[in-house]
Amino acid sequence: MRIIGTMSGTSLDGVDAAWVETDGEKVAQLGPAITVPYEPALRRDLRRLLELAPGLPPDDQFLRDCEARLTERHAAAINRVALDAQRAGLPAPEMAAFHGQTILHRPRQPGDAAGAEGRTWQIGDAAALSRQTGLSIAHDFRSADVAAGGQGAPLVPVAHAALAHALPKPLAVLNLGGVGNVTFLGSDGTLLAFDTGPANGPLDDWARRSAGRDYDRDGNLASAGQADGAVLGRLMNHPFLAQPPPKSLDRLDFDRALRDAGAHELSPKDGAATLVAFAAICVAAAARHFPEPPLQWLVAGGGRRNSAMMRALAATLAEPVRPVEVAGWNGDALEAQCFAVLAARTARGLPISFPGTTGAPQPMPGGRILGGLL
Ligand SMILES: Nc1ncnc2c1ncn2[C@@H]1O[C@H](COP(=O)(O)OP(=O)(O)OP(=O)(O)O)[C@@H](O)[C@H]1O
Ligand SMILES: CC(=O)N[C@H]1[C@@H]2OC[C@@H](O2)[C@@H](O)[C@@H]1O[C@H](C)C(=O)O
Repeated sequence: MRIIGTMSGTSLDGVDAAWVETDGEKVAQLGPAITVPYEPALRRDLRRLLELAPGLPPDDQFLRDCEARLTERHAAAINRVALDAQRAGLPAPEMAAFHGQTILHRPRQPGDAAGAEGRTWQIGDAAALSRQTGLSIAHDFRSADVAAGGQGAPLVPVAHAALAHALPKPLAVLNLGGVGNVTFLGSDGTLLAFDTGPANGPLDDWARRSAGRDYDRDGNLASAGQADGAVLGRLMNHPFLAQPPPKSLDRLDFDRALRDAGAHELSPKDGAATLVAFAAICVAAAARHFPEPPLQWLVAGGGRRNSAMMRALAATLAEPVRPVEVAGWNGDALEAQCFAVLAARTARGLPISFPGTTGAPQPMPGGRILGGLL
């Protein structure tokens, strides 16, 4: 199938879209990919939605308005990639994968009462996207897993496994978006994946609040500062780090812990250095849950462009840390490509989540397809 995958991640910075030819098990061809950045007003409104989400009814007007604008940006991205693919002589897409924008993620957690239900909420109007692109839309990838007691995230691991089939194992693929997530691919075929902890999300918030920047470009602020040992000492005791997988995070899950640890009282540069150091500590803590050490870490997502983050990872992890580009992958497009693979799996009824990834009770199909022949 030819599918344009999309991902609008927790950083709220824009939507990535990528053309992929895949049967959901193998990736036959990777085509053009782009990122359509969100304008500041949409970023701001989405950020506000994260805060409001727990109390919002699904028909809230502000939410519907954000959803319509978000969906339009996705249509623009998909239509642009379809055009780029056509110009490159590639066949027209048959479907688009629409992850939507997560505004709330609160799956079942240890300590929840028996029978308590988890919740995950991605906004996005699949019917409007189908009209605006003329494509079938695979969407709603997470809710079946959460309803079955899984974490609903991360979902990209099975696609990482498909892309990495020829790479030496054991291998760790680390995505540093707003939140960090890792996929461990074992030499015996083990697929283990979970969220590591906060990555760029709190750093973006800090850069904005303390220095008036959208994000810490190239890690300049963090590189000029010193990580605060006392704050890190308090953060390291956060129970999430030692908690065995499966586990996943909401974009805001660490905000309170960071404030309580005193991270917000530091100077702009020391605060940034501390948040970077903590993101790396979370990744090192994640590695303690692996059954064997990986040969290397391949890093995707915007965090790989933060040189302070890459240095902190190299200093904290025992194995080589490299951007995914060393394997010939595109670290900006990877999540969108993975969702294209997931959409193909949805179309074929193949599982997209597993006991080792989301903690689903068994391998589970997921996602729904709208407006198609499939
Ligand atoms: N040149 C750069 N220097 C430093 N950081 C950068 C750079 N470019 C991007 N980033 C960081 O990466 C973030 C975007 O990363 P990415 O697009 O991978 O996240 P996402 O897909 O929204 O999140 P998630 O993977 O959690 O869903 C930005 O918010 C910024 O913090
Ligand atoms: C609920 C949700 O949207 N989670 C995202 C988020 O962004 C990174 C991390 O947290 C990961 O668990 C997930 O995205 C990836 C792409 C996934 O589901 O595989």
